[in-house]
Amino acid sequence: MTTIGTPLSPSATRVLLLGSGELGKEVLIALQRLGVETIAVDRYENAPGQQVAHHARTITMSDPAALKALIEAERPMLVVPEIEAIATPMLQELEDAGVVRVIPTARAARLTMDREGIRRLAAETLSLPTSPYKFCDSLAELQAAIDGGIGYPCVVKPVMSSSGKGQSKIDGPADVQKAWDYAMAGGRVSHGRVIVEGFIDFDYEITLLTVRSVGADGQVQTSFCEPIGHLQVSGDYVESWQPHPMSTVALQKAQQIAQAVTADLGGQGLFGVELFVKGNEVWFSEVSPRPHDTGMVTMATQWQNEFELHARAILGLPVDTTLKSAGASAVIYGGVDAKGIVFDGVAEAMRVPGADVRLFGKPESFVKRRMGVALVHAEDVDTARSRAREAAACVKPRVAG
Ligand SMILES: Nc1ncnc2c1ncn2[C@@H]1O[C@H](COP(=O)(O)OP(=O)(O)OP(=O)(O)O)[C@@H](O)[C@H]1O
Ligand SMILES: NCC(=O)N[C@@H]1O[C@H](COP(=O)([O-])[O-])[C@@H](O)[C@H]1O
Ligand SMILES: [Mg+2]
Repeated sequence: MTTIGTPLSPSATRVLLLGSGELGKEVLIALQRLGVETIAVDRYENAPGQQVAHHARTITMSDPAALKALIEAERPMLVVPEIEAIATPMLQELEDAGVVRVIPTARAARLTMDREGIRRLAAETLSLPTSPYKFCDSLAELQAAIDGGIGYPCVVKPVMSSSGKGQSKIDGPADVQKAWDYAMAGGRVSHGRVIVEGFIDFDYEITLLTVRSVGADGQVQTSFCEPIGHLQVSGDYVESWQPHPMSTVALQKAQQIAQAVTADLGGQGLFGVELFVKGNEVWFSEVSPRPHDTGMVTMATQWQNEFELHARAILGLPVDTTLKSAGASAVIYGGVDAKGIVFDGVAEAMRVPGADVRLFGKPESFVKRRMGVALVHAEDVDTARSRAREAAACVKPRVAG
């Protein structure tokens, strides 16, 4: 049974988010609406989620001692990882000792922070179809892996990175050194190890949002959202839309893969299962045990968006994954390197039929930092996509003054 207390009182239901970017901000808003007391943690001050939570804390989340001290001081009912770069072995230790419950589980957070953990689980333990891959610790090993069977083209990624950081495609021998150097500069937390994957020439890629929530019988059940199609540039998402049409066979395979990987990771919450599709063939790519950036589109398309679904599922509340309307999202990048920037053109963006805009409130902009998103609902996905692009293009970030 789920009981929720009163925030800022001894009965409060307290939830701590590790990472408070744009995705965490929306989870925090969803939790606030349910009367949960929230603690937003990030590596820098005034992170988006810190601006809406009851409490804000700034620590180095990859530092096990700092993480332990914070969790022991706050004693939240739930710890909700929002990014990969966290000292997950410490989360495991605290969960094992019964100090906290980690969402969905400490093991899921640990396995997915490192591409090696989740890839070996999916391909070797669960026998799910994936691209061919090898892990390498040096340029020489990378070259040997490519020559030994991965071949060209292939994709190199630091084992710990996200949003395409440090990732590049290798088309031939001349690109190998460059890709290695780029991966070394772009990895988070631990440097020196990469995954090289054979390039999958897919027709399209989707995120299958998958929710593990508690049913009326008290058992964990799995539900799926409609597939989200998306477009990635340099490994980072620029556009997403829902629903993405799929053949019955491909959708069934996608759901089977998502079911298998989320059941193994366990716990309660929403997962973003990333899949490549060619005809009726489906490959598992990776999974986020938390809301997914491409899933921001659900703020325009679902009765309960992915953040509300996560908040409800982790609290043991029922969920509804049904679609409300077709829709699309398009990313608004910073375009400039500056602090305290301003955004022109928001009204123009909102005049595009069916459009809405979210500005995340990040204190510092970078040329390629995601600062906002345009959301559109429309009669069909094609219309929604072009309107979302149009709305996003109306918003013009610039240096203040
Ligand atoms: N083996 C591959 N074959 C073809 N395309 C790939 C392959 N691996 C990655 N990509 C492309 O690069 C994108 C980003 O890859 P991936 O999801 O592994 O990176 P990421 O840094 O974890 O991104 P995010 O954190 O945004 O999910 C994929 O969505 C896909 O478009
Ligand atoms: N693909 C993962 C992803 O989109 N994560 C989202 O980006 C934030 C970090 O943004 P930043 O790098 O601009 O600080 C994270 O906190 C999370 O909300
Ligand atoms: Mg990805």
